[in-house]
Amino acid sequence: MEPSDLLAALFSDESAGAALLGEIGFPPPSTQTVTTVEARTAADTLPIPEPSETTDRIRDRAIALARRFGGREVSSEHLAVALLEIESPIRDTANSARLDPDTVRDRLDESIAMGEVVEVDFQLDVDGPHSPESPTDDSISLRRESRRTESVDLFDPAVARIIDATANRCREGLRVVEDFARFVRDDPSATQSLKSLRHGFAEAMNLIPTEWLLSSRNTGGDVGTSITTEAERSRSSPEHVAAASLKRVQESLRSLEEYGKLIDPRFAESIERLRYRAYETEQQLIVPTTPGGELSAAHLMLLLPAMLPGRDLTQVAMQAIAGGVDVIQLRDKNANDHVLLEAGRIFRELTRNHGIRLIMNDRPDVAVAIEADGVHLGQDDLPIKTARRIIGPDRIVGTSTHSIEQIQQAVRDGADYVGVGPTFASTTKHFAEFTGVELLRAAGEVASIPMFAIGGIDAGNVSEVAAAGFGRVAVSGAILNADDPRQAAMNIRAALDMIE
Ligand SMILES: Cc1ncc(COP(=O)(O)OP(=O)(O)O)c(N)n1
Ligand SMILES: Cc1nc(C(=O)O)sc1CCOP(=O)(O)O
Ligand SMILES: [Mg+2]
Repeated sequence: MEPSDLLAALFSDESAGAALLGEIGFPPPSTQTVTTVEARTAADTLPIPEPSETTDRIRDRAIALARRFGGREVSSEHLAVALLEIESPIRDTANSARLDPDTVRDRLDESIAMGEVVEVDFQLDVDGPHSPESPTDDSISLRRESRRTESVDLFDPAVARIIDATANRCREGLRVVEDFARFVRDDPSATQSLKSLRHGFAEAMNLIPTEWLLSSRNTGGDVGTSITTEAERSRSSPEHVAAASLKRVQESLRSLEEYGKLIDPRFAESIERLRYRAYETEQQLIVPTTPGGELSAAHLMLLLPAMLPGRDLTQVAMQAIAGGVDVIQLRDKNANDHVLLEAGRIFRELTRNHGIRLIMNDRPDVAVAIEADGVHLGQDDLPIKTARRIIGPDRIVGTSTHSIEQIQQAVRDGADYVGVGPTFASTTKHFAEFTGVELLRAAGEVASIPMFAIGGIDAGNVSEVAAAGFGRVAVSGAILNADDPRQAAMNIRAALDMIE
């Protein structure tokens, strides 16, 4: 038996491996070869050729791949990868078809990890002596039968639909987050954790009979496919996309865990473990543990009170985030500590889900309690060094400045950012004097840390701020009191985005 026979067998069997090769543009072998292999596998009378040294290597490599992905059975995809890796004429065909080997590998890896497994029978004996690369477990086999058919009819089809739809959601979400880790964060460690999470998920899904899931599939009749909320449609940044996807992954895992208990406790336990890993990944990726300096990517800070009669602040915050707000500061000079804590926890969850920062005004102790990313201190509040002792080295500290000297002092004191103002008359806080855009113009010369212009800034005057060289602003009334907070935020963001 030659590698070309294996390739022909993959195609003659209409296997998932062949489907993948076809999908990525790999040309099928000639009809004659395929027909011969079909005839051989169909008729017991025809002799099966002896495996060659190369097919042995391909077999061993396929087994090793199956092992790497945690499977106990070798699928046609494993064989397809092994063929592409080992057999040079096949590799050459791939090259001449301009197939980038990485793309091929990635797509095949993905398919294997997603558990799109179809077994085929190539009459290969994998129970014989193994090369050093091959696993020693003889139970790995190449076979045609579908797995676990025995339990297919035992469960409620509605549960199968839940598991099937939720698993797809989970897989898609994991892919989105993995792309974020890889291409946006450029973080090899997070990319690796996500890849391993994806493979772990595929392994857990192997415990569920595939044909049972497929037989229940009914996308056209699924009422959920046509329901999309406004929040689902709008995303403000790659972080937001990743955070929302990770949230969806966590929710999917929770649902799989609960419904999985109806099917197989081992499945539910595996999913539970993956759910905890997804939480760890979230901490690693979405809210880095060292937030200092992280405000450099932020442009629009929204100051929100803990409560405002007649206004749903969660809605305001969500709409504002959709419009481009990328930091929320909880600032409430009247709320008692219970109210601050409650609002802080809600804002924390919201900002974390959207991958943006949360700053607590005035109160380092509350900043720690609500797990905020940092604290904002005015000239009359606790000194920066004292606050750092409370919040630790990894949180952000910002401070208010009203002159060039104060900006320079803030930099010396180790502030991570400064607020510079008051720029214009404010409806939120009363000022007798304003530093205006003059201070903004001068500030650009003296500070290298992020600076947020503040005080009475709205869509009408933000261009003056931008013209003074400021690409960052902190705003309250213009967004909080707007009929359409999203639009208000977008209008301000549009002017800021002209800078940098
Ligand atoms: C970004 C930003 N800049 C300035 C302030 C004002 O802080 P402070 O002077 O302490 O006044 P209060 O906000 O506490 O009234 C801020 N909060 N944020
Ligand atoms: C709280 C605060 N501090 C300022 C300062 O200049 O230090 S200006 C200000 C009010 C910001 O709200 P609005 O955008 O509604 O004017
Ligand atoms: Mg203050």
